[in-house]
Amino acid sequence: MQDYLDDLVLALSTEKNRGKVADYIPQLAHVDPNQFGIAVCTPEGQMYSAGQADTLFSIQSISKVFTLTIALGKLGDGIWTHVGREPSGDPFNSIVQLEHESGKPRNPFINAGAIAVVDAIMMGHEPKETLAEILNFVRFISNDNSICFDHIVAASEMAHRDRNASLAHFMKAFGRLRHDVDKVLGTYFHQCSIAMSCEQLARAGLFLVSDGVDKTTGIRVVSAQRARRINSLMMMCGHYDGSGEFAYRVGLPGKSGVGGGILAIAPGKGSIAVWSPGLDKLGNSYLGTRALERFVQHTGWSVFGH
Ligand SMILES: NC(=O)CC[C@H](N)C(=O)O
Repeated sequence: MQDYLDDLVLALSTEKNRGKVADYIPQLAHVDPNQFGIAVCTPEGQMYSAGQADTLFSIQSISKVFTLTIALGKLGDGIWTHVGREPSGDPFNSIVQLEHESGKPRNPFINAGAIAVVDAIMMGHEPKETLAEILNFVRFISNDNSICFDHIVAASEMAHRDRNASLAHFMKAFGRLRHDVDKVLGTYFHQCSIAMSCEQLARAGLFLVSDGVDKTTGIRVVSAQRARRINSLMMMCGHYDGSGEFAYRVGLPGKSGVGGGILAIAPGKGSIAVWSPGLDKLGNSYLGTRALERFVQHTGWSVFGH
């Protein structure tokens, strides 16, 4: 595995087409697009990595997997009154479906859905308390207390929040958000700003690899049924309107973020995190997707086999 990852990094290093770094969040526009990292963690916790696998980056929408997991823990199936579980076929920041569907977002991984999920988690608590809960959970599943928010990235998003604020106000107009819009958005932007490396992210995904159990500690994080359902949602909705393309190329539950990271889960086999900041037109890591495509071709780890 280690030799393969080293070869993969070498092969991709000559790739000219790397997509475009997200610049609608000014703080992310400064990131050097010529970076690439990959980490693979086996169910027993053996870590293989190559490239810039210990460089911290903004996990952005990958955090939506973690907040969904927290929301399911708090509300159980009640979360599905706040958000749906169908692919949207629309961009991550789209507003059009909201009007047709009375302000109920299609799924927890588009922006509107993640904003509804964080509103549901807040349950009358202040943003600070909710953020502590989110960070504690991420640290717990990563087994790493050094993980933090990047307050500069969060502030950058807050200052340029018009689009997400529109989504939030629109939902609020339908009576779908219970808390003050700016408090919900502040919480959401901090959740997205969490900085992690590929190695930390691959470690964080382990509970979804082994039916809800982190085998390295023996701790059950969620039930087997819940792990299966989260993986299903990642497969169907984790790449927005590029979810079909990702399933076609890679065939694994995956969640991308505009920071250029992707977390992919190979049930029973391992958790894989890749990072390359350049994005394709739909906002998913260009090189990251191609790296995962090669990886599953080599390992046969796709849920659909070779
Ligand atoms: N796709 C993403 O990663 C988007 C997350 C980003 N924080 C936003 O709200 O726009």
